[in-house]
Amino acid sequence: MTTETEQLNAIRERIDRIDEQIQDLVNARAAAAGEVAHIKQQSGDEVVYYRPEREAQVLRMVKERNKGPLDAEEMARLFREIMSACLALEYPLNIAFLGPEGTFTQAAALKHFGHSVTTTPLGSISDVFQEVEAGNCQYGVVPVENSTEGVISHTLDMFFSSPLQICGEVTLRIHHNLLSNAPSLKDIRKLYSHQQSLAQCRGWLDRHLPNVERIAVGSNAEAATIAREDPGAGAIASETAGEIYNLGVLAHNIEDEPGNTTRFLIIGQQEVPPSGEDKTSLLISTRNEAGGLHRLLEPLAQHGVSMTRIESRPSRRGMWDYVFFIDVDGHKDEPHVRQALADLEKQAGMYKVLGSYPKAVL
Ligand SMILES: O=C(O)C(=O)C[C@]1(C(=O)O)C=C[C@@H](O)C=C1
Repeated sequence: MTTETEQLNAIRERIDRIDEQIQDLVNARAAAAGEVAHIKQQSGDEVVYYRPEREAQVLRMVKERNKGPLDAEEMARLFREIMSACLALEYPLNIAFLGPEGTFTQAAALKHFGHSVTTTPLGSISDVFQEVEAGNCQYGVVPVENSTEGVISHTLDMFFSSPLQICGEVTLRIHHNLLSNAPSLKDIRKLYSHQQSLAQCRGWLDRHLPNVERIAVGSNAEAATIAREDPGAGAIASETAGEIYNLGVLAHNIEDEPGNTTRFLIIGQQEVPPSGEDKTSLLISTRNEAGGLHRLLEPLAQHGVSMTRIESRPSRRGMWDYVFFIDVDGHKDEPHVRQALADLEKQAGMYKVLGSYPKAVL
């Protein structure tokens, strides 16, 4: 009869042999990515190493063929990291994000690109656009909408004047935590956070900290910095921010909506070819007349293109002049989308394609 130790040793030896094979295969994959890089360099044009459409296809294939016991999402996350390491070998990417360190935007950047990129924190959404436009960072990550609080209008407004393209999207479940070095909730005198996070936790705060002053600051990480200096202060931020800024967690998951999700955009200089499952974002305006918006959107229905989102913003040109941010299903190079957009452009006052990009996979 074998003892438990002998059984464990046998399985662990099997695991060692499997690991060796995985390691050889991952290195073979990295070498293949190196060959791809070599061919890209020979093409003569400006070399684009990061290929969002190919990455989306690779991750979708991983999910489709997955047989378990690991679930498809988990397997895709592992491949996300393998591909991230392969790309870093070809060319190390530098990603600008709305900082400081420890914001949800940084978590979104790492979820999208994997952990083998360098992330550069910047002070504002416009700084992120500027660094990418200047070429100091190849891509940028900015928040664009939250399921409870709606759009982040500053990001949308940047697209009026920026030449950058949307190259991708990533969504992140947002969990808020009450961080502080105070011994308990009743010792908190002031509470700091980004205005969106304060809004997303309003119900919980009304119940648990009704008399504590709420102070909006530039980011959750900035709030954590303040709370680190002042034990009478609390901050609403992520658990990661708690670790980075050395703060205790007095309450977990205090967001009012359990499904609280934020969507982020990846911005860059490149146009992304079709991946098979894409979205197109547009900025358009109607001529200022009755039924204008209805007429403007008619070509979408005529060509069977579904609109998945519409957001209106004042154009700042006149009292009643609005522009619309629209997302449609499909890539601008697919024939039915191309025809719909050509007809729409004829009706529109302002018309700008912000980018066609793969739908979020992870
Ligand atoms: O297929 C490519 O173009 C590659 O560079 C390879 C690879 C990969 O590791 O699979 C790496 C980086 C790109 O963003 C896409 C895919």
